Amino acid sequence: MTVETKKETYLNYVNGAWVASASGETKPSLNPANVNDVVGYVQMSTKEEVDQAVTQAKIAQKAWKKLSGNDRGAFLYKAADVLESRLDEIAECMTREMGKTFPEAKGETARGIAILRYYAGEGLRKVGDVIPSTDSKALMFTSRVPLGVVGVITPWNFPVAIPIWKMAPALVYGNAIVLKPAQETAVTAAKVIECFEQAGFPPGIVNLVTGSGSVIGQALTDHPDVNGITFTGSNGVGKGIGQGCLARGAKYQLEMGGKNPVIVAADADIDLAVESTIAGAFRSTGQKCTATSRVIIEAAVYETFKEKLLAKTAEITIGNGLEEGIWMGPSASEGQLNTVLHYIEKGKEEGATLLAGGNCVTGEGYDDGYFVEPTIFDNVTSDMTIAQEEIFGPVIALIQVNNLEDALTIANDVEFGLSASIFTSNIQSMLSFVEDMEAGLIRINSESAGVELQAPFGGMKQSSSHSREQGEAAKEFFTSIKTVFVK
Ligand SMILES: NC(=O)C1=CN([C@@H]2O[C@H](COP(=O)(O)OP(=O)(O)OC[C@H]3O[C@@H](n4cnc5c(N)ncnc54)[C@H](O)[C@@H]3O)[C@@H](O)[C@H]2O)C=CC1
Ligand SMILES: O=C(O)CCC(=O)C(=O)O
Repeated sequence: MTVETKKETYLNYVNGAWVASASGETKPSLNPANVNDVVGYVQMSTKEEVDQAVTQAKIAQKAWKKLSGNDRGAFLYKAADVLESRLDEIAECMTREMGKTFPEAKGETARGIAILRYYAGEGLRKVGDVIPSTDSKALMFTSRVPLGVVGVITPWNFPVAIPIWKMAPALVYGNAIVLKPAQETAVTAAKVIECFEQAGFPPGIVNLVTGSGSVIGQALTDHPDVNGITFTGSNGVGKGIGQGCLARGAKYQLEMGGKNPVIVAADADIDLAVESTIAGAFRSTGQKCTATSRVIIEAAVYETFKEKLLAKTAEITIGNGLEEGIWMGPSASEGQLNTVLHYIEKGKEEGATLLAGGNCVTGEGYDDGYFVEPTIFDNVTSDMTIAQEEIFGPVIALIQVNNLEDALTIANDVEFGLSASIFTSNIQSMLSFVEDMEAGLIRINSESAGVELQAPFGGMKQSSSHSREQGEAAKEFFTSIKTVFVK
């Protein structure tokens, strides 16, 4: 399908108006499936423009927090309706901007709509508890208040869902927000913000400032009037944001990398394990923090699993995600493609055996894009770089083990702890995995990726700041508790 997307310059949205940056500098946002396709131009804004957005947000938030949760939720319901009416257009923009296939982009946009509706309803749910006081004549209870102004710093891999799962709870609990999206997907982000504009949010409550992370993201991190930062992205940047926030006493929430394992037990349904490994590892071209990147297989089923995995991987169709029948799109950018190729070289250098893929896809329809083959390494040991570092591409490492105890030891032998799966039909193996796997998301007989909006999401170890997003857990970050004693 074709929806016309204008090659316009996407402005900042501050205090209810679309404004040009004083820098006058823009950068094209390019289609990673065909870099001759310019999706739009994005402004490289200045620190002063962050200051202006934060000032307006701070003023506007004073009235916003006085509205009832129900009234704030009504704006989110409207934003959901607008996004729904623009679903195909925004999904197409997402596919053009970062490469995931059109069906995946539509699914993500539908998820954004569902998240908005979920948090709209949150405006009517409880915000505190009554706690018995030791004083029989007193009433003691808790209530929650918004943080104030929240900086939302987001990556390019879920350009609709991640900004929405951060903005929707922030807004319904009474905060004003300034969004700084990844530059790679800032056009899609601007379209999401247009939906909030069309929903009629009061000026200053929802703001967008585009530009580089080191200028705009850093300015939000350092701003004394930004009371909290919610971030998803790389570990290096996340840690810097956390340190900046800590230094000035602001609240922060970091969702970062993963090195997610799948364990295949000898008693597993092998066809299911193969199908789920492929979906977890290669959907979105492996560019999910929950993507499968290590598959740890019991020796008894290693060869069978490997053969079936190779056969199914060979069926994957690669190409422009807007075309019918394409299963896997390109890497999202040249930098991302180079990172993937670097890790493939590293795998070969360190002695892993390349079983499938490993190359860029070239030829007509591919040469102007950042296409890489789904790649499978064999004979991987846990100390190799490809078994330790997040690749964020369609690359999996197969590791053979003698028993499930060894599998769990290897699964935990990384600095990350976001999501993890096991395929087994044995209840005791499932329970040991639930108990001993160091990960925030535990998946049994299901792929490692896959997040439900009503459930807490986040990682252990280096994968997060140990906070959780989504579902009711979002309330913990976007509000502060007040304990009230009345006598
Ligand atoms: N956990 C996840 O979901 C994601 C992980 N990544 C990982 O990060 C790697 C690099 O991807 P990038 O897009 O470069 O991620 P990144 O961490 O550089 O970017 C994420 C966001 O942070 C902003 N940012 C960059 N520098 C900043 C700074 N100094 N202060 C404040 N904000 C800043 C960026 O502009 C973007 O909006 C990927 O290869 C992947 O391994 C990337 C995207 C998402
Ligand atoms: O797996 C998902 O749906 C969410 C993954 C995610 O949050 C991420 O990749 O940043």
